Amino acid sequence: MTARTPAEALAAHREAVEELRARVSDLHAELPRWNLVTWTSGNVSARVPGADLMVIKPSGVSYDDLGPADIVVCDLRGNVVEGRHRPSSDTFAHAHLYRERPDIGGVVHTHSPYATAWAARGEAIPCVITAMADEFGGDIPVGPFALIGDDAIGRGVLDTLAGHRSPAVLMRGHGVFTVGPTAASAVKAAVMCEDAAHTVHIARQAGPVERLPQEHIDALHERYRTAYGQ
Ligand SMILES: O=C(CO)[C@@H](O)[C@H](O)COP(=O)(O)O
Repeated sequence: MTARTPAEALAAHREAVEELRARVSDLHAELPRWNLVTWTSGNVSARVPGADLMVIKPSGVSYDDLGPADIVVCDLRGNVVEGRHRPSSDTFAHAHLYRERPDIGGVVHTHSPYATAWAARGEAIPCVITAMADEFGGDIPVGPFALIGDDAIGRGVLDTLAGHRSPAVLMRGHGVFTVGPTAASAVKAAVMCEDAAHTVHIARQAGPVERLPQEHIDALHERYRTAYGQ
């Protein structure tokens, strides 16, 4: 059987792509709602399951104006397959993550202020509260500085994630990248990352903070993964 072209893959997955466009469009509204972005910064993408395709925010379009039809379909090399706008500047970073990690179904990038302040300092957020152990399973690590425009950011995120349980990376001098099995889970990680960055920042204003013991981090993370919620 010959491999499908991206256009053939899109035709074969049309219904799923339109559903994902609507979902990713809705998820973009969560970024300003949680104060994770300013103006047009940040972006969300989702993998199209079963196809070498993803859907992603168009570059530089106001969050107020974003609708499902604005979301761009790309292949996993970052080439546009369908869309009426140019895709996000971070398309190659997102595409790299989907290409290299089949378990990733969603990617989010923000410049959320507290987390980005840690990224500006190049400092990992230490795991000093239970909410961090739950969601991140440890510290939120710092990745290398990388220029925008090719897959350097994706490589930096991937290398950093490899040594941690955290779904979030603070890219040095830039901002937050989060991943998850779905775009919604990556958005949640971005929200929780900013919350942790804010809380630990406040705590440090009053004095030193102490990392939770590793066995407690492990136990909290395991409970959250396996027993939390409904
Ligand atoms: O980090 C950057 C630029 O520094 C970008 O991620 C912008 O935050 C959003 O770009 P578009 O997705 O609108 O192209």
